[in-house]
Amino acid sequence: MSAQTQAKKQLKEYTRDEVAKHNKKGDCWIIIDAQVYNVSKFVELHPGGESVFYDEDVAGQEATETFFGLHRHEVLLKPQYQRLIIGKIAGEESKIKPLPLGSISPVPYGEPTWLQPKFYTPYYNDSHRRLQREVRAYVDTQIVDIAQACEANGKRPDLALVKDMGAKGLNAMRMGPGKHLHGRKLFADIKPEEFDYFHELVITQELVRCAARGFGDGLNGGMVIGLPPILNFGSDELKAEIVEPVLAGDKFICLAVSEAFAGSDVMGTRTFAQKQDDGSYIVNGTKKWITNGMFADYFTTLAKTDDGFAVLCIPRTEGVETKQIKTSYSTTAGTAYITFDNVRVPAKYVVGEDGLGIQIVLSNFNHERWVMCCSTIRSSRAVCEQVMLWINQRKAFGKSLSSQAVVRQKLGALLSQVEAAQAWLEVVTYQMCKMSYKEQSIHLAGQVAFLKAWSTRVSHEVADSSVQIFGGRGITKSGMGKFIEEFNRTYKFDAVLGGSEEVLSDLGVRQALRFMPDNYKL
Ligand code: HEM
Repeated sequence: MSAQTQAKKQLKEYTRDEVAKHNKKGDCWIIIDAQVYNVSKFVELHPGGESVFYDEDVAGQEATETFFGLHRHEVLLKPQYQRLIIGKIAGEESKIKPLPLGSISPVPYGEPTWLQPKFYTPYYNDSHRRLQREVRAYVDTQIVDIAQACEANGKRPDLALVKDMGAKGLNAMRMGPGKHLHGRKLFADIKPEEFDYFHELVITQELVRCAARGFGDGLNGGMVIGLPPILNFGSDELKAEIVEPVLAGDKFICLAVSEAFAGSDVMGTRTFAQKQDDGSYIVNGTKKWITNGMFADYFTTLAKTDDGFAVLCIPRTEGVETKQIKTSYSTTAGTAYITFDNVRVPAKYVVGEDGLGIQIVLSNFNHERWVMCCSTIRSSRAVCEQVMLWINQRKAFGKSLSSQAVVRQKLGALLSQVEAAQAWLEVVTYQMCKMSYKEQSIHLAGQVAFLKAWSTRVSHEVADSSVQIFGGRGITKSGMGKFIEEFNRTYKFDAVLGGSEEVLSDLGVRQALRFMPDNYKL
């Protein structure tokens, strides 16, 4: 017999009439989910006040519905509140259970269709399913608590976690398919040669379930966008120095492109790298909003040169300074303002060729934007799941919120958009699996640009309507709407970083115009 079953067995049984006698100050019991709580002393400590317990519908009474209209279930699960349980109602059993860690949400639309029972998919096979199960279990048991703690205290993500992800092959898998996986033991025993963009999508979408946007970027977001130029264009010498230590979690890297002077318009970059006679460069300039910059050992930096632009992977060395920028998400992301003052960078740190800097940075953008689509679409779904739960358990104007047509209409619009976004994402991902990297840059740059711009418009709708449905709780950092508040504070990151919505919509149309037939007219 498990300890839990034994504890249940030992609970004293009461009738509802017996509980009803304890209905006053100094002697107050309530029933929540068939369990009897003695709150006589707790009332004075209750964050929601003492008087609420003395209502005639609460003291000595069934308070399940009232409780779940005001609190998240996690409140009841805390040990200090579990201690208030003195018994159970005779002949009744508790029904409300937290989901076992690692499990699939039973809430309709709480998961992408391919994970819902009874739905079919042309895209995902057994290895994707195995990966999903194992990453979910890993996230739920190893990451969520750290994510929530770091999001709150602003400290950088735990090194032990990053190293563990490195040892398990997860850091390498987050870089997508490619040669860097060859010969490597991967998480969930995925064979390196079968790893595709759907595997990467699974990892990205599972990681964002932590609902801690700053931590999500803090957890090696810099690697995801800063390492590809080295992998794709770096010399063997550069790769030998950087790739393995970064994938192992021993060293950290970030992408340093945007500046106070230039965001989406990368051509406006002012940081200058002056070539010296010995082939080295002296770099001067600044970079802004650099994710992981605070703790990066290497900065994959776009700089102007006499030959146009170059990408230099600048090690943290004399003349490099990083200052924390406080953005609307947590400082756990390590977002930095960087100054390069006469930094001497040896020639071996030039990535690819001097003069090809813009092409190198642009070639990275498709993948970076697609990763952002994966995460923002999955985060929007997680918010919809919170809304579903809320409207099902909250009453207003004497009726359940779910019985109000206006609420259902708003939610219907959100669910449709999230479903459509995921479906489009999967179509694009399928194309990525079939096309070479070069074909992707020709045929998918526009699609990915549109998808990202549209995904963040969907996030915008989700943020807006969810807060309207949650009301004040949607703008409160703790309590029932805490994830709605977090989403509202952070969803704009994806709408701005990696190309703003406006720039991307324009890019998509310009890409399409390039392929207009000149022998076909209206
Ligand atoms: C064992 C029973 C209870 C426990 C352990 C408990 C615990 C808590 C805690 C920890 C909070 C603050 C965190 C949060 O906002 O979620 C809170 C808030 C609150 N509680 Fe309770 N509570 C209990 C029962 C009740 C009952 C029966 C009522 C109503 C009759 C109630 C009314 C409230 C209210 C109004 C708030 C403020 C909520 C808000 O600001 O949105 N609580 N409670």
